[in-house]
Amino acid sequence: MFGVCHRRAELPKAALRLCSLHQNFVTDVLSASPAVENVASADCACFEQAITSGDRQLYSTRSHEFQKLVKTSSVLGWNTIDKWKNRHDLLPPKSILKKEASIISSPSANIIDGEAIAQEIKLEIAEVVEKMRSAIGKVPGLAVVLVGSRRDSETYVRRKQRACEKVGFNSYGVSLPETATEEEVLEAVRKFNADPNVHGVLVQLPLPRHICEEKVVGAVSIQKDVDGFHPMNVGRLAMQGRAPLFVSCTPKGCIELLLRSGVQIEGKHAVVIGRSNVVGMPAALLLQRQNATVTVVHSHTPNLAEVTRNSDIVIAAAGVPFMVQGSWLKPGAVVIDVGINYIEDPDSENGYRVVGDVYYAEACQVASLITPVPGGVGPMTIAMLLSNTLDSAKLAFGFVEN
Ligand SMILES: Nc1nc2c(c(=O)[nH]1)N[C@@H](CN(C=O)c1ccc(C(=O)N[C@@H](CCC(=O)O)C(=O)O)cc1)CN2
Repeated sequence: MFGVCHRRAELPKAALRLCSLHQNFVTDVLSASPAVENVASADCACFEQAITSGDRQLYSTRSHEFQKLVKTSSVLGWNTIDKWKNRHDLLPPKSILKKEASIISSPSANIIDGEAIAQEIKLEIAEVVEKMRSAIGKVPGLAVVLVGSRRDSETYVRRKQRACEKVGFNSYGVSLPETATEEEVLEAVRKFNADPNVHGVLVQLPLPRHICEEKVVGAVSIQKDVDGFHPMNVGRLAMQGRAPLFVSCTPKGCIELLLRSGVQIEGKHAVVIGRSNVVGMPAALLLQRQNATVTVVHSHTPNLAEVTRNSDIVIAAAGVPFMVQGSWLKPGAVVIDVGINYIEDPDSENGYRVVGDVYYAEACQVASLITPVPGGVGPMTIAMLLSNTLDSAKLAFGFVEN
C-alpha cells in the first residue's frame, strides 16, 4: 500500500490524466467492437479504484493492463482505434510510482511483474496465431473439463477461456456436475482426445474426491497434455536425454520469469521449498535442466532456514502463508513465490486477501529480485498453458514459423 489513501481530488495530476486517457481509450474500443468482452479487464472503474485506493500493486497492474490492451488491440486488428498506437504518454507516470515506492519502505528488491510478462507472452502468441490463421486458415484449440462448482476452479476456467479468446484460440469446454461419475469424466476426456480441432485437453484440478485424479490425468492423450501432468511427460522431464512433449504450466512459468528477468540459473544454488507433483518436483527438475544445483526441502527437512539462506534462487511452493522470512534469505537472492494462500483480512472489501509463502515485506528488503502475490507466478500459469497449446497445434499442423 502507499500508506496513504488518496481521494480523487487529491490525486497527482499525472494520475488524473491517465484516468481520463484510459476512459477515452475504453470508450473508443467499445464503440469499435462492443462485443469484445476482454475490454472488461481494462475497466475504467477498476483502474480509477486502483489509483484512488492507494493500492500500489493494483495500480501498477492496471496501468500495465491498459498499455498492453492498446498493443493487443492493434495485434487483433481493431483498426478503428489506430490512433491509440504508439502513444508513449500512456506509460504509467514514473514520478508516482517512485513516490509510492519510497512510502512503502524503500524495498531493495526489484519486483518481477508476472502480470506484465504474461501479457507480453500472450501478445507474442497472438501474433503467431495470426500468422497461422493467414497461412493455413487454422488456429489452436483448447478444451477444458470442469467437474463440480468450486468457485476458484470456475474462475480459473473462465480466465483460461477468456485468455484463449484474447489470443485467437478456439476454446471448448464441458462442465460436469459434482456428482458426475469417473466414467463420465473419462468419456469427456476421450471425446476431446479424438477431436482434431482440439490441440490441448485439460481437466481442472482438484477433482471431487470420488474421482481418481491419477486415472483421469493418465487418460489425457500425451500429445494433447498441455498441463504436462501425464506420467509419461513427467517421467521424460526427469530423465537425462529425454524431452517431455509438455511441461506443467506453473513451474514452467517460474523458469520463464527467471529467464525473462535476466537471471543466470546455470551454476547457481537453488532451493525448492515443497515437493508436490504439480509444482515443487517439476520446478526442481527444470532448474536442474538449466544446470543449477538444486536442493528440495519439505516439512521433514531440518534446518529449513539455513538451507534456504545458502541459496541464490528460492522457489517457495509450500502452501504455507508467510513461511519464508527475510532472515531465511541470502542477501541478493532471487525469490519466486508460488504460494496462493487466502487469509482473513477484515480491512479488505471481501474480508480476505491472497498472500504468498514468502513474507514479502521482509523478503523485499533482502532479495535482489522477487515476485509478488498476486501478480507474480499466478498469471504465468495461464500464459504457459497457451504457449503449450500453441506448441501442440504447431506440431499437429506441421506449422513452422518463418
Ligand atoms: N488442470 C489444472 N488445474 C489447476 C492448475 C493447473 O495448472 N492445471 N493450477 C491451479 C489453478 N490455476 C489454473 O488452473 C491458477 C491458479 C492461480 C492463478 C492466478 O493467476 N492467481 C493469482 C492470484 C489468485 C487470484 O487472484 O485468484 C496470482 O497469483 O496473481 C491462475 C491459475 C490449480 N488447478
